Amino acid sequence: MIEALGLTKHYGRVQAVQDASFTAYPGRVTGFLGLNGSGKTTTLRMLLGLSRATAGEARINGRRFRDLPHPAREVGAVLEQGISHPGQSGRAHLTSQAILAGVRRSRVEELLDDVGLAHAAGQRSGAYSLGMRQRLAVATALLGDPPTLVLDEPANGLDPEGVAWLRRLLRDHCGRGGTVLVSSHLLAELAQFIDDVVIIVKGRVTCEAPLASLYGASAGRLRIRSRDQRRLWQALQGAGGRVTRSGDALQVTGLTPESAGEIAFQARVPLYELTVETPDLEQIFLDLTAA
Ligand SMILES: Nc1ncnc2c1ncn2[C@@H]1O[C@H](COP(=O)(O)OP(=O)(O)OP(=O)(O)O)[C@@H](O)[C@H]1O
Repeated sequence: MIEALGLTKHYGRVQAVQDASFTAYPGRVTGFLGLNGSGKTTTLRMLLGLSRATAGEARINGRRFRDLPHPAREVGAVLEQGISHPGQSGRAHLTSQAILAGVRRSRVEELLDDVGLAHAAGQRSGAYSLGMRQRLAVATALLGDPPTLVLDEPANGLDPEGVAWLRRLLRDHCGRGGTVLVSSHLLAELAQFIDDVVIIVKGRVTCEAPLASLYGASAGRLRIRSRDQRRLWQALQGAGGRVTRSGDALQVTGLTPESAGEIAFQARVPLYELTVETPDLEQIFLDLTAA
């Protein structure tokens, strides 16, 4: 579990973070979202004890970072690329980090496999692509098998396969009861794998909620076109659907696509289109950050 309790950071006159409070819970992936310069990295650095808070406090698994007896076994972090010496191979980097963290050496080979870097383990990390450096950073974070992970923009530089890999890795981690806090400036990038959202705007946390609650009225809305819209409207409404018109289509909430299809079939109305509308995540995010 990660708790930010009134975290505040001022750099001279710059109020980078102002009284930020939120919680990232075990078994859930929490997205920490904000536009560029909103204070995400500053907050994550305070959570990890890398930057002293002007006011407030951060707790990892109930303790301040500096009070954790074995930090590498409690929390793993991906904060920036270029954590390894460019002349060092991925394997050498992980091995030295394993020694520092007091982690068994065999863990290095396991992790190289897990993050898909086994084939490049002996190459200089300076020659790695951005995506490979991200994978090495994730492997470093996982060295101590910590229950809590903090990742700053980890999808940066990953190709679609890399993003899918990261999504699986983080979901699996949460499936085993771990806590994940992952930052991004793009809601759409995280939407497929986060459970909760914390939004930061100009250094202030403005929203802390389950992702699904942000979708609001557009969640699960159906768009339907058919040969006889009037008849279908009556049938859908009769079955408990809430129906409105949108251009030449009907918009329906309160029914699943399966039941709407069955209702159309029973009413003998041929369907031309039946789609589940997906919410415009970037628009929702921009509305929330503008609010
Ligand atoms: N060391 C520093 N000295 C002075 N100002 C800083 C320092 N670090 C960050 N800031 C300022 O604090 C604010 C928040 O920066 P921060 O890097 O935390 O934002 P961010 O949300 O992580 O942005 P990005 O998505 O661009 O990485 C910005 O106005 C930034 O210029």
